[in-house]
Amino acid sequence: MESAKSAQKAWAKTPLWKRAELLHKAAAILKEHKAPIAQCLIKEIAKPAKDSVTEVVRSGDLISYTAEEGVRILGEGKFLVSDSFPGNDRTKYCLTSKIPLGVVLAIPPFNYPVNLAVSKIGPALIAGNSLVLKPPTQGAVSCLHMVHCFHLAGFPKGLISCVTGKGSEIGDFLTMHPGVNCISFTGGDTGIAISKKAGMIPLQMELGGKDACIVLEDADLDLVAANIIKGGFSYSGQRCTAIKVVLVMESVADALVEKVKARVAKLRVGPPENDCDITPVVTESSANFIEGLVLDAKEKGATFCQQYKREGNLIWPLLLDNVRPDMRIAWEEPFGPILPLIRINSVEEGIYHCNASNFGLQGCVFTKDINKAVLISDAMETGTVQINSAPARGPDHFPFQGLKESGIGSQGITNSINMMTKVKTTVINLPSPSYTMG
Ligand SMILES: NC(=O)C1=CN([C@@H]2O[C@H](COP(=O)(O)OP(=O)(O)OC[C@H]3O[C@@H](n4cnc5c(N)ncnc54)[C@H](OP(=O)(O)O)[C@@H]3O)[C@@H](O)[C@H]2O)C=CC1
Ligand SMILES: O=C(O)[C@H](O)COP(=O)(O)O
Repeated sequence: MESAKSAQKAWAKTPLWKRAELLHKAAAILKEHKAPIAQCLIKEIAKPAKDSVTEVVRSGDLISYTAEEGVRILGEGKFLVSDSFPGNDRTKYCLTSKIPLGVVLAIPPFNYPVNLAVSKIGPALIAGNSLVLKPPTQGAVSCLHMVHCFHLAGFPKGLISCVTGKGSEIGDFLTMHPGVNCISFTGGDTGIAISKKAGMIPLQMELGGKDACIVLEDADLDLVAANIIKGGFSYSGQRCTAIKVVLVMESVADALVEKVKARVAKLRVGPPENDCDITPVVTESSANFIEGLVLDAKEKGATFCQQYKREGNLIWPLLLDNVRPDMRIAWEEPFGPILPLIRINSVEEGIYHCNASNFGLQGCVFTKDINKAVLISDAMETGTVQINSAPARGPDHFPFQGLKESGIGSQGITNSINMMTKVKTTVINLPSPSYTMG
């Protein structure tokens, strides 16, 4: 913490173009090392091989974009004059600029240890902050290698520290440390606890979700089925933006279920090294939790579209039809390859279910009627609604935010840079009013 504090003082005096230059360099080095870092992701978090490489490349692109965006938005300030406010002459010139906050504590989750770390590191650094990264325990090795790329790029010593250790053991020390000036956290309920313990500092919290997929009668069902597979099952459902409940109009439900079943049958289940679609979930406790949801749904009469199968942490993809609101899976986030489908008789019923959730991250609606889609999007209490596509955080410069228990603040490159700065103003007071050309 001390070295982060002193390194930040010097870093804030480093010209913006130089900060950007170093970030571009780090991005290039990270991309050069995409293969070994992807190997770490495969081994640590069982991310399929191709997705692991994509995560590293996407992270390099994110860093470069952050450098470019930072140069633009941090290079600009505001100039205000006083006579626009009643009762004032033009005697005050107000200059505003964005200044760093100090030490940013970044805590990413296991599922995107590299990408969700750089989405915090990049904005923090370009804005002149220093960084303490607490990587997820599963994903820590990938994070250490990623941070090493920043060190190879020549960032000053002490500016970026990576502090490994279990969150349950070292978390409170870090999040309650008086030297921390901002916390950017992505993860589960832990974020709610952190926001209660943290001091009076800006918080960026991206937490869980129960993203609903509303399907209307006129939807292109092949498109919906393809998006349900991508949205519900990629990385075995371990994405905050995964489709976590399908709300489909009864009249097209049978047809949709058949199409999804056909695609589920084609998913390859197995080790991440073989680039299988469905790989083992991250821990045994996670697999046990998922199984608990499945057994609850079975007991309460859900229709199993596939046989439930589990070997260790590997769970076969499962679509549960005829899910009802009394089942846990209707509300809880499995973070696994299990997808509930609820049949609805009206759009209002779908919106009601979506809004009754304590989460409000993203949602999606499928229809050919753009006017209806916009009305539904407005009615859904979520940070983002995707029309005719599955929820997604990317592209990484899009704003990304959750309502209710899904988070505080907004991510995305521009919003994160702004969030990691404070506005500073300097007011020039003139002895007498001065009007241009006056
Ligand atoms: N909205 C979003 O953008 C995203 C949300 N998520 C959500 O995250 C959850 C799954 O990710 P998971 O990694 O298991 O989430 P956790 O909340 O368990 O962990 C997230 C991070 O917090 C750390 N942590 C744990 N306890 C503490 C503590 N007391 N103080 C400080 N840090 C702590 C973890 O470290 P350690 O690993 O050592 O425990 C990890 O680095 C899901 O609910 C998912 O929806 C995930 C990705 C994106
Ligand atoms: O943690 C997650 O689930 C990610 O933020 C999802 O990112 P993506 O939607 O771009 O895959």
